[in-house]
Amino acid sequence: MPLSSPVEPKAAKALGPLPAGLRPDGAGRIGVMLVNLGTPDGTDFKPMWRYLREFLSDPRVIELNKAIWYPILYGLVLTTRPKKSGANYARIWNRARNESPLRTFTRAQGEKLAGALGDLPDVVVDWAMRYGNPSTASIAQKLVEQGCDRILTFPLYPQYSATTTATANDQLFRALMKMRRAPAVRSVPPYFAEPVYIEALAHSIERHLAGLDFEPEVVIASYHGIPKPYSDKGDPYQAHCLETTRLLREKLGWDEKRLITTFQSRFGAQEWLQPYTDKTVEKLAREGVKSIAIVNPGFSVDCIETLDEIGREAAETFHHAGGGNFAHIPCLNDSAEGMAVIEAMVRRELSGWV
Ligand SMILES: C=CC1=C(C)c2cc3[nH]c(cc4nc(cc5[nH]c(cc1n2)c(C)c5CCC(=O)O)C(CCC(=O)O)=C4C)c(C)c3C=C
Ligand SMILES: [Fe+2]
Ligand SMILES: [Fe+2]
Repeated sequence: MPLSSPVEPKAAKALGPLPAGLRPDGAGRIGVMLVNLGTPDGTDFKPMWRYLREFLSDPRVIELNKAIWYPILYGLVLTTRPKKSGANYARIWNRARNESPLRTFTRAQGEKLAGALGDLPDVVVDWAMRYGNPSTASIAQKLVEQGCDRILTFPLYPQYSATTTATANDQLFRALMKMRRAPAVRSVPPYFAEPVYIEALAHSIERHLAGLDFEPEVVIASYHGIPKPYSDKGDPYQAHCLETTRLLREKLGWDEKRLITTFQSRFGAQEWLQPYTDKTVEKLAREGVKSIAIVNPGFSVDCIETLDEIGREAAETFHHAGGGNFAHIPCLNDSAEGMAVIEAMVRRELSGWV
């Protein structure tokens, strides 16, 4: 007797149509879930506190021992940062929808993807956050209630990091732990070197530069940083970022002086990946570079870190250090180029399911 004996087609036929509860995988619907980092529900102290607490209590994000980290988190970070960060969020807040741009753009991506996948009637598209709302658990539950026995989750990070991609996947499985009948899960892999992504970035950069009344001497590809020890211990994030920039350079036909890589958004006292964006911007201005542009290839949508930290803070740093023209190139967001990337990745990862 062979180890695995496939069900004879004839025998299966003799059983007749299976009752709903016994249908094998492939009989139900498929949920596609776009997952982004998360964002506060408001800019006041309380919603900021809630968001930062959830985010900064994640052991994938802060690897310190809880006995050391929690007194710092509750005694220092959560008493000061909600107010300071809330003021920054207030500057970029989408007042029409009363939400942050990250949520507005992620929703738009979800809605456009649903439209683009209209030819796949069994596919249901939704979007969720790792921290805050709509929560990963609530959307996973919603998809299951809509008849999905399979979920394709898409952590919207081109470059893998345990601090982002892995924790987004953890959170989905955490939600499934509470379900007696959990769906099958696939996760879209990092896409830092996918031609469709590199082409989208290159086109977007070329289009935005063509609309400027100056030509930047240097373009900075600025990625969110991670603490250097995480990288030293094996997080491949830095290598993924450097590869994205290299491929982008190749696509644009630029040299290593025209397109450089930096890392932004440092948090806490330890060393993060270098070179730092703010220090580089200052140095370039002091060295006499008069015009720069910054692009954020690692962010799938514009958010506090791109709109405020780059669009406002880095611009100020450049000007104060003697620089002149400054441009911030928007993220791919829900642009046609950005949606082409998301749709291509999703269609590829759905193969065999549709
Ligand atoms: C140790 C702290 C942090 C790590 C590690 C980290 C990694 C990381 N983050 C992103 C993407 C985003 N981060 C955003 C905001 C943000 N990040 C941190 C801290 C760490 N991030 C904080 C405290 C905050 C909140 C804002 C603030 O108080 O400064 C956002 C924007 C969210 C929004 O609502 O707009 C994004 C996106 C990546 C890609 C990454 C590692 C690769
Ligand atoms: Fe971050
Ligand atoms: Fe920041």
